[in-house]
Amino acid sequence: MNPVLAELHDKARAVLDPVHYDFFAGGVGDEIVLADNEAAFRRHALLPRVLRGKGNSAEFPVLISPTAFHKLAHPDGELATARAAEGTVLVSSMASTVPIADVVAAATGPVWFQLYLQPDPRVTEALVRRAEQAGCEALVVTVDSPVFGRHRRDIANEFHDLPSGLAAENMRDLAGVAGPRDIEMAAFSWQDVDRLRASTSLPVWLKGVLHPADAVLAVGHGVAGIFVSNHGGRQLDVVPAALDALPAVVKAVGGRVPLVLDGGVRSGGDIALALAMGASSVGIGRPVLWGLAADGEAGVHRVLGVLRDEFEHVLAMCGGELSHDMVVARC
Ligand SMILES: Cc1cc2nc3c(=O)[nH]c(=O)nc-3n(C[C@H](O)[C@H](O)[C@H](O)COP(=O)(O)O)c2cc1C
Ligand SMILES: CC(C)CC(=O)C(=O)O
Repeated sequence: MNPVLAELHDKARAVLDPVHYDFFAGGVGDEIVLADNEAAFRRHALLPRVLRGKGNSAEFPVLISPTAFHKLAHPDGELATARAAEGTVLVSSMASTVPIADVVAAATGPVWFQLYLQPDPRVTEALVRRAEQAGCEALVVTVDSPVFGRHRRDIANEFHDLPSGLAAENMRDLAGVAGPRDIEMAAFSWQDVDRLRASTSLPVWLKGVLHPADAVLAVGHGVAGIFVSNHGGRQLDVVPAALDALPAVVKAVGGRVPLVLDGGVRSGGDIALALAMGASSVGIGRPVLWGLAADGEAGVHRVLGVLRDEFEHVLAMCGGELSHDMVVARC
């Protein structure tokens, strides 16, 4: 691992309350998927093409994936993350500890709002209005969470509530409850996606799709794009690594909408592999949390800087182009 990312992770582990470290680091069940998300990148290799000049210089194809409760990591919370993002799309969690309007105000680049549809449609509606009024540029509906994942570390640590003074700020004052309300997980259907799309002019993405048939349905229901994601190994511990789920989704979608690969991305090489396998960009979760815990805004900034620098270096080594024929199994 890049020594800067390793240093930030070590520092985060050292400064965080161990219960909060476990919340950030942990996964569901035996944490098989958590480990496999990273291991999957090690099972693939890139065959660079040569003598192609410098090729294209790509944009930095990285988004900050939504993660909850940034004030558990650093007192500045999501404000620090937003300031550090600098043009990188920040997908702000519905479970942020700073209200979405303040996140957008602190950001220098685009902010998208991650949404868990709520059983009371008035709550969902109010959250969508809140995101629109704040100036968010897209909605990302997380669809891999009909129920909460069972995180053994949190259960063992009896971590159920935020410390006093912290709250999911977007959940206040919704549909007649002064709040903050609890975020509820519930099962929804494609009709709910249609209803959401009809209720807003914002582009609607889905996050947490693994089955190619669902990706095809998502395209049919007019989504703007899809996060191929297993929620960083936090929902179901029998699913494939996100990278292993990607090729079938790429094939099924056939370029009709952009695909974000999220889960286990830790280096510029990982970014390049995901792109070569057909992702339009990648999302990163935990590395941002480690940077934030270690050094607030500056720490997140360093994480993004390292990934950007490594990605550009790998791309230069590959003649500026990444395509599917360049990916082979690492025997
Ligand atoms: C501590 C933590 C909190 C998360 N909170 C959310 C969330 O509120 N909404 C959501 O859609 N995904 C959430 N995720 C999942 C991330 O968006 C993302 O899918 C995952 O972290 C990517 O994997 P990575 O951490 O290996 O990069 C969370 C992940 C972590 C680690
Ligand atoms: C508030 C939670 C539901 C956040 C989440 O999605 C997670 O911890 O993985």
